[in-house]
Amino acid sequence: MIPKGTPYTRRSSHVSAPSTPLPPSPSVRSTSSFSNLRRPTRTNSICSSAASSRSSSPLRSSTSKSETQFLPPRRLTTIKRTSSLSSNNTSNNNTTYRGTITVAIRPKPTPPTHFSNSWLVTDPETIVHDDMGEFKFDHVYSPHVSNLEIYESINKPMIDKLFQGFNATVFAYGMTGSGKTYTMMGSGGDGGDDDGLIPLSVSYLFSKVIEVGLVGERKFDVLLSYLEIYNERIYDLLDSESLVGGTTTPSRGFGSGGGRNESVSTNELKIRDDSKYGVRVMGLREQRCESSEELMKWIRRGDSHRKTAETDYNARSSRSHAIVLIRLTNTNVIDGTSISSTLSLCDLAGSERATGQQERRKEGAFINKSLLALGTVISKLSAESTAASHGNSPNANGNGHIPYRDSKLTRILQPALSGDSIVTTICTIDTQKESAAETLNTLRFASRAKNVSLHVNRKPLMNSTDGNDKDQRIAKLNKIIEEQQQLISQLKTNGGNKSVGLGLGLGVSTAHGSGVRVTKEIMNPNITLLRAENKVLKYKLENCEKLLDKDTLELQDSDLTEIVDMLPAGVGSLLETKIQGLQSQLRQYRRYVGQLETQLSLTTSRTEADKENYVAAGKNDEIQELRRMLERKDKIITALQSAKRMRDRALKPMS
Ligand SMILES: Nc1ncnc2c1ncn2[C@@H]1O[C@H](COP(=O)(O)OP(=O)(O)OP(=O)(O)O)[C@@H](O)[C@H]1O
Repeated sequence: MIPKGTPYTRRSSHVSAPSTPLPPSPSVRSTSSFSNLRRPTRTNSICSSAASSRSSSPLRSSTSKSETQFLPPRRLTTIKRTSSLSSNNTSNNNTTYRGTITVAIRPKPTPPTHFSNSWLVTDPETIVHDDMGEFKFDHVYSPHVSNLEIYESINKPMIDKLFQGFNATVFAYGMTGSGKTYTMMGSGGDGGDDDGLIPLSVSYLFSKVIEVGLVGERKFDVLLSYLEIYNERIYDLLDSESLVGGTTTPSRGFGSGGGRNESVSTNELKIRDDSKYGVRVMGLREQRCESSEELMKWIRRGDSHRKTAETDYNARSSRSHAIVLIRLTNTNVIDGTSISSTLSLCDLAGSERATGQQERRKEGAFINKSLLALGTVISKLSAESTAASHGNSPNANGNGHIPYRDSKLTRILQPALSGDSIVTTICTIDTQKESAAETLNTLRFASRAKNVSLHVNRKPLMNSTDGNDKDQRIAKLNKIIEEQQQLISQLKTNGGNKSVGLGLGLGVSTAHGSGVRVTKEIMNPNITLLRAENKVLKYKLENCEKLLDKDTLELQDSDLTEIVDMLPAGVGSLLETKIQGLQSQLRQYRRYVGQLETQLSLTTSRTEADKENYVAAGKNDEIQELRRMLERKDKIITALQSAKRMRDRALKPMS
C-alpha cells in the first residue's frame, strides 16, 4: 500500500518504458466504440503533468501557468480552449441545453517512488498511454490540480445553470483509492485544507443566493437531502432518528477527522416511479438550510453515518455510493412564479479487486455490480447517441432498452442520464503501473460517457396559482389570514361606533354615503348572515310604512307604541326625515291652496259665465280636495310627531 501523506516532489522529464499489454477488462466487450482512442503521435519526450508544481491557489483559470507546464511547447498553439461544460454543448437559448455528458479526468498524484508509469497528460484535454494511445476529454487535469481549480471549471458553471432552472449532476467515478472522496469532499478527513467540490459548490450557491436576493426581486429556498446506497439498499444519511448502534467501521466523514461510525441507519428507503420527478426516493428527508455553514453541518453529520472501512487498497474506503441533493427554489416575488432545480453531487464507491475480508468482499461485490450496471447503461446510451448521430433509430437494432433497473444506483441516476439534467463526471485515475487495468477501465467508461448526448430542458415555471408549491400555498393562506384579521378589527371598530352612528342620525345620507360602502366591504365574510338580518329589517320597515300609510286618524298611541317596538334602532331617524319631507309638502300645498283661494276671491267679481267656466274647469272641486288633503296631512304630521315622541322615549335608555 502507498503510505499516506507522502510528499510529492517535482518529477524529472522522462518517458517511461512501454508497459506490458493490459488484459481486456471483463466489463468491456469491445474497444471499437472508443471514439476518443487514438494511437499516440508523440515524437518527443513529454513529462507528465507531475512536472507542474502543486497548485498555489487562490483561483487560477484553466489556462493558467500549471497548464502550460505540462505541455510540450510545440503544442501550445494547438490547444483548444475547453468550455466549462461539455465542449460540444450547443445550448441555443435559455430554456434548453444540448450537448454530451461533460467528462473530466483527474489523475491522482504519483508518489516519487512510483514514477515508472506510462500515462502522460499532454494538454488540458488529452491523456496518452505509451501502448494504448491517446484519450481526449473535456478536461484532463494535472495530477497537482487543486479542488478549487476543478470547481472553477466544472461546478461553478453548473451552479450558474442551476440558477437558470436546469438540474445539474456531478458524479465522481473511479477505482478505489483514486481520489473520489478527496475530490468531492476535500482533504478535511485527512487533516488537509483542500476543500472539495461539495463545500466549494455550497459556498458559491449561497453567495449567489445572497447576491441575487439583494436585488429584491427574487427569493430562494434551499433544501438538502443526503442518501447512501449500501449493499443495494438506500438509507437516509440525515435521518438520525432512525439510527441505532451498529457498525464500528472507521468513518472518514468529511471534516470529522476520521471518527468512528457508531450508528447505522435501519430505515431502508424505497424507490418509486413518479410522474413529476421520474424516480423518487420515498420518505427521504429534506432539510431547509439558510446558510452554507448550516448546510455543511448537515452534510458532515450525514457523512459521519456513511459506511466506510479499511480495505487492502484504501485506509478509509467508502463502502457506499453517497448522493447529496440540493433543491433550489427560485421565486420571482413580483409575479409569484418559481422554478425548482436540483444539484446532485455524487461520491460513488470505487471499483475494486477481491479482498480477503469476507465483509469487505460482500460490499465489494455489491459495489462492482452497481458500477457494472452504470457502465452498461452508459455504454447503451452512448451506442444510442452514436446511432442517432448517424441518423439511425436507436431501436432499429432492438437495443433501445436501457437497463436502469439493474441497480439502485442506475435507478436513482435514471432521470439525470435520460435527459433531466446536465451531467458531468469526474473520473479519478491512479496512474501507477499496478492500477493500469483499472485505469484503462475508467478511461473506457469516460470515453463512452463522453458520447452520451444530452438534451435538457429547463425545469418548468410554476405559477403560484397552480397551488403546486406548498410554500406558495402557505404564503397565500397567511395573506388570507392577515386580511381576515384586518376585517375582524374593522368590524370591531364599526361595532363600537354603531350607537354613535345612530345617534348622529344615519338615514338617507347614510344609505348613499360612504358608510354603506364601508359596511358592504366589511360584510363580506358573513354576507349570508347579514343578508338574512337585512331581510328581517326590510320586512319590519315595510310594515311600518304600511301602518303609516293607513289613515292616520285610526292610529292610537298603542299603535304607535307597537310601531316603535318593531322599529329597529335607527329607523326613528328615517321617520324623522319622512316627517320633514311631509312638512315640506304640506307647506307647498298650503302655498298652492292660498294661491287658489286668492284666484277664487278675484273671480267673484267676474261674470256668471266666467264663474261657470271655472266650475266647469273643476277648480272648485280641486280646491275642496286640496283642503281635505291639507287636513289629512295635518293629521299625519300630528301622528308622526306623536310617533317621534314615542320613539324618542323608547330610544332614551340606549343613548
Ligand atoms: N489529488 C489528491 N491529492 C492528494 N491526495 C489524494 C488525492 N487524491 C486522493 N488522495 C489521497 O488518497 C487516499 C485515497 O483517496 P480517496 O479516499 O479520496 O479515494 P476514493 O476514490 O474515494 O476511494 P474509495 O473508492 O475506496 O472510497 C486518501 O488518503 C487521499 O487523501
